[in-house]
Amino acid sequence: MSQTSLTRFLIEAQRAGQLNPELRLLIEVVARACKRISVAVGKGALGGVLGDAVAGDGGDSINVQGEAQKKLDVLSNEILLEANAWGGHLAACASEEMDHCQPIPDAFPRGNYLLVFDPLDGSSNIDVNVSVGTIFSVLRARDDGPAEDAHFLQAGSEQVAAGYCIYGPSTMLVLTVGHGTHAFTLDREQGSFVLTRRDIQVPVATKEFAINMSNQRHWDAPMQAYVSDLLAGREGPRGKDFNMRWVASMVADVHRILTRGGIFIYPWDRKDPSKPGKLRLMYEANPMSMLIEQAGGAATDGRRRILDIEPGELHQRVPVFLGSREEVEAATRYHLEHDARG
Ligand SMILES: O=P(O)(O)OC[C@H]1O[C@](O)(COP(=O)(O)O)[C@@H](O)[C@@H]1O
Ligand SMILES: [Mg+2]
Ligand SMILES: [Mg+2]
Repeated sequence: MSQTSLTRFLIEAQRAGQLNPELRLLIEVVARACKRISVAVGKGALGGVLGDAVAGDGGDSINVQGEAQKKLDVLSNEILLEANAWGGHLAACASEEMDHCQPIPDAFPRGNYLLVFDPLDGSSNIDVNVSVGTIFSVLRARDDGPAEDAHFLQAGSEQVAAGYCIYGPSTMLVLTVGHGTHAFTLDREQGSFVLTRRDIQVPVATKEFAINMSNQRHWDAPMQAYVSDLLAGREGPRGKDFNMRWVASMVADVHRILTRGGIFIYPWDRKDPSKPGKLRLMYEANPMSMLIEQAGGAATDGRRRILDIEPGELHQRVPVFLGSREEVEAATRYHLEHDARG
């Protein structure tokens, strides 16, 4: 049996009425940009891409989140912007690394979609040679004038495609256009993504959770109760022993969950009570939630479905609980029952 390339997969999906030619070509552009990022990540110290980015004044380069940018954050952002400017399928791009969206310049052809991305997820892992990735989400553009930030403020359920590319021991693109979640592995010799897992299904139940435990003292009561019951193991109310993993690259943690199940949690915490969470709704939580739901899993903010949240701003943050359906439902129940008790 011959291999199914990403191109062939997308053409077949188009023939099946799952996406139109413009969206197909847009995904191909994003996949090509990810290949370029994969090459840059793979060069590591040899490519001069490790370390912090430097601002024009010689100081630290800081993004809109107030976080220091790595050289690879900036480079990956530029690669995605440049590839898509020429693509002709977008009205605008928005990114973790840019304060506001960037409409496609007048000199370039304008398309009917909006692309929002986290160009390099897991930045703290770049310099230690641990898996990082790119996360992206595609929304429909509006046709009432030039694209602006407000046009991106659509609930995650409006996404027409979502995916990530993980730069690990192998480079993999994981994609949904709303008809299942599928994984493609980069054949480095051929330079093409090859379908290696069709219709991924996240196991319904799990014995593995992913959380940054160092934040425990800052969590609220339902989180404390939920995790303490996990840690109580077989003798506790959950009646089973749980294992824990935390890569600190959302792409890597979600990839593991898509592969063998689990629950990924980044809850609200008291470290900075003004922030509703650490992760960003538009380019981390929404695309990952669509991928997980399309694979039979669930994703909530502890109380409601993430994909139903109406965003109020481009860089909005949100608590995230996603993965194996029964475990996400259990974690959500702890929060809802706590609220009901008052
Ligand atoms: O360092 P912490 O607090 O454990 O946070 C890790 C989380 O932060 C993130 O790195 C945020 O992503 P960025 O690298 O794109 O800012 C997630 O990938 C990851 O899950
Ligand atoms: Mg990120
Ligand atoms: Mg990032």
